This record gives sequence, C-alpha cells and structure tokens, in this order.
Amino acid sequence: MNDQAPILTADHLYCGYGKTPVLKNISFEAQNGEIISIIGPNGSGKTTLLKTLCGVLKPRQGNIFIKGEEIGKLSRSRISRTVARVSQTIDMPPMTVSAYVLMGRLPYFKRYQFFERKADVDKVKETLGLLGIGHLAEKSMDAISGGQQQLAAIARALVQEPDLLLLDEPTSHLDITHQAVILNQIRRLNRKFNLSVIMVLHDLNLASEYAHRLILLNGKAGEVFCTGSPEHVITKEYIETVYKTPVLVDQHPRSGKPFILLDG
Ligand SMILES: Nc1ncnc2c1ncn2[C@@H]1O[C@H](COP(=O)(O)OP(=O)(O)OP(=O)(O)O)[C@@H](O)[C@H]1O
Repeated sequence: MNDQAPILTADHLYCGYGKTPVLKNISFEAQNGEIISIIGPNGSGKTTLLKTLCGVLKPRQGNIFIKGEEIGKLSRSRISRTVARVSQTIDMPPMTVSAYVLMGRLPYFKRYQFFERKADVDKVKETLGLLGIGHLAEKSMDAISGGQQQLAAIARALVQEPDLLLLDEPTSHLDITHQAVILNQIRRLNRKFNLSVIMVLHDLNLASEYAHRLILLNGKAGEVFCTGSPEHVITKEYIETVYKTPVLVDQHPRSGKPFILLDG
C-alpha cells in the first residue's frame, strides 16, 4: 500500500444486487484525514455503496483502491487492519460487550495465537471508556439497549485501529448525548490521528456539521447528484430537487455551517 495515495478511490463503480444496478458510474477519492458523509433519500443506495467500498459487496463494474492497491488483491486481514465498517444492523452474539469488542483485535492476532494479549485487553478497556460504556463491559450484548449495542459496535471498529472508518448511520439509535459522544469522538480521532471517515447520515444537519465533504445521491437516477463542501451541497435548490420536500436553509449560529429546517 502507498501511504501517499488517497485512502480510498472509487473508480467508475456500478453496484447493486440483481440485474439493474442500484448505483451507476460512481467515482470519487477519499483523501487521508477526510470526513465524508454520504447522504440521500431512503433507498438511494447509501448502504449499498458503503458495503461495496469495503469489499463486502463486489462491484458489477469498476474498481476500488485502498491506498492505491486494488481491493481484490488485498487479503481480508490486510483490509481489516486498514478499513473498519460498522453496519446498520448489529449482530448480537451471546457474549459480553468486552468479548464482542475484542473481536475487533482479531486482524492483529499472529498465526497460532489463540488468546488475546494484555495490549489487546487494554485497548478494549480504553475504547469502552472513551465511548462511555466501560460499565457495560461484562454485560451480555443481548441484554443492553439498541443505542448501547451501537456504541459497542463502534468500539469494536475502533479497536481495529483502522485508517478508514466506514459508518452506516452511526447515530440512528442514539439520543442527542450519545450522538454528540460518537461524532465528537470521531472528530477527535480524525484530528489527532488523521483517521479518515466515510459515514452514511440521514440527519443533514449532523452531516453538515461534522463532514468536510458530502456526497449527495440522487434517489431515482442511482447516481451522484453532487459532491462538495456542506456549503456547496446543502442548498435549498439541491435538497428540494433530490428530496422533493420544501426546506429552509439557514446558517448554524455557532459554526456557520448550513442548517436545514422543513418548510411545511
Ligand atoms: N440485499 C439486497 N438484495 C436486493 N436488493 C437490495 C438489497 N439491499 C438493498 N436492496 C435494494 O437496493 C436499493 C438501495 O438500498 P440501500 O439500502 O443501499 O439504500 P439506502 O440509501 O441505504 O436506504 P435507507 O436510507 O432506507 O437505509 C433499494 O432499492 C433496496 O431495496
């Protein structure tokens, strides 16, 4: 892998499930240290794109490069040490939160290593603490709330120590306190460790506030409608065209970022 290359390059991707592709001709580069949010109406293909970007779903055409290397030529563990994904639906194995989060360390296990090392356990503890769920460590995954499961899934991705984090609606089950915990933590990791992030967000105001760049999918056409800074993408004209809903666009009083309200 080449550290100077963009962390991820999507090159003319056509992706989907059946005969007709859900998404057509998607090309973009995610630079190192960039936070990108994929936005768009329900069913526009946000999850499909995220799954394709990490190699879970094979593109029907086009290619993906991670740090300049074709994803198909990389081993699963090499990909896992570089890219971590948190999906929208979280599997709930009957295990404790700490055992679940520890699974994120598997890509670092050596051949014939069957047990975690102290460094792995420390990493898990530290990450649970950072996300405010240290007290849940010994609880079973199926005995905690949906929001807490979401935090545990994010912790599992973070202990993978990825260079690129892919998040599918990371705040969907979270109250505003935990939305702030997650997104501020992601911003902190981005600033401190240059973590690159691509996240699907439904909340356009959170996308506007936390992402450097937005990719707005056009539901019907299966294409990118436009991409750019929040100021470029979150305009009355673009949002009303894509979402077919009247909106008001103002500025956040503190950050100055575009701020959106439904208009009737
Ligand atoms: N496993 C699947 N098999 C077949 N079609 C699928 C599958 N998953 C999704 N689709 C279809 O692909 C299209 C895009 O779905 P996708 O979940 O990527 O959209 P989305 O933008 O993430 O939606 P939402 O905002 O509702 O989560 C939809 O028409 C959906 O029905």
